[in-house]
Amino acid sequence: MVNRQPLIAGNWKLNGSRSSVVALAKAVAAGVTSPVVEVLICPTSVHLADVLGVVGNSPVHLGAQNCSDAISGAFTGEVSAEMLVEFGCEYVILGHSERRAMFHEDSALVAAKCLTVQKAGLTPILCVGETLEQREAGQVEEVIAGQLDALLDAGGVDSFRQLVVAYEPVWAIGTGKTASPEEAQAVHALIRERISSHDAAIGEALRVLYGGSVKADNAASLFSQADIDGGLIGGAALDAASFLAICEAAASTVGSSAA
Ligand SMILES: O=C[C@H](O)COP(=O)(O)O
Repeated sequence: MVNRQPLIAGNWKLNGSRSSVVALAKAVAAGVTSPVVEVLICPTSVHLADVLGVVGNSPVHLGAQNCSDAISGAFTGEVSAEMLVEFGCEYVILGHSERRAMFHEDSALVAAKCLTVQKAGLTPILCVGETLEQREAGQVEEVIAGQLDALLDAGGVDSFRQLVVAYEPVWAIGTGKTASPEEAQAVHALIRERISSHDAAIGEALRVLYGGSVKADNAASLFSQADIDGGLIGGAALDAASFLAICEAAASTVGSSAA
């Protein structure tokens, strides 16, 4: 059995000022003590340099929230993978439901972005998830499969080697409604099975995070599920104490998964 190191990723979304993100990054870096959990923070792109100055020599990893699928050229407003690497990023969140819904990113574009950032050495965090309407229509498996298959079609199963999947039910993001540990586990198992059906070793090693109203008080029950390998945290990542408590919850579940 592969030991998957838990990853707790804070998605700071469109929040903060230069001074507040530096303060938040300092508090997170000072509070990360356990080496068993990988901790990642993802500020806005304009805050990367300031945050890198804080976490550059700490165990905290740095990531971005989006990236262009283009390498360079006439793409006004875009940021490239190589630029993110220069600013210390190791990860980039791609295909978040907010980008799919508000910025019309489809699964083919998200897949292209994944392949582009991997070539630059970054690890994509590929977000997938269904809306409430899709869940109520019994389409969860079909929706998730379609989102994964776009990358399987574009890059093959090898594109899941250097990649993290984040399952974020859209109805649970920022709403206070969390999928129950059993509901989340069922979808995580589907995700792993889909990749494992192409390559068992890649599927077994793939880290699958849960996102959607994760808080300090529900984190341990989610992370103790067999196929939940950490979390993509939104609102609670903006408060250092809450985020660190979620990291501690992940550390407490290492070695005690329901597998
Ligand atoms: O990327 C993070 C997710 O959208 C979850 O956000 P949330 O924890 O505020 O629900």
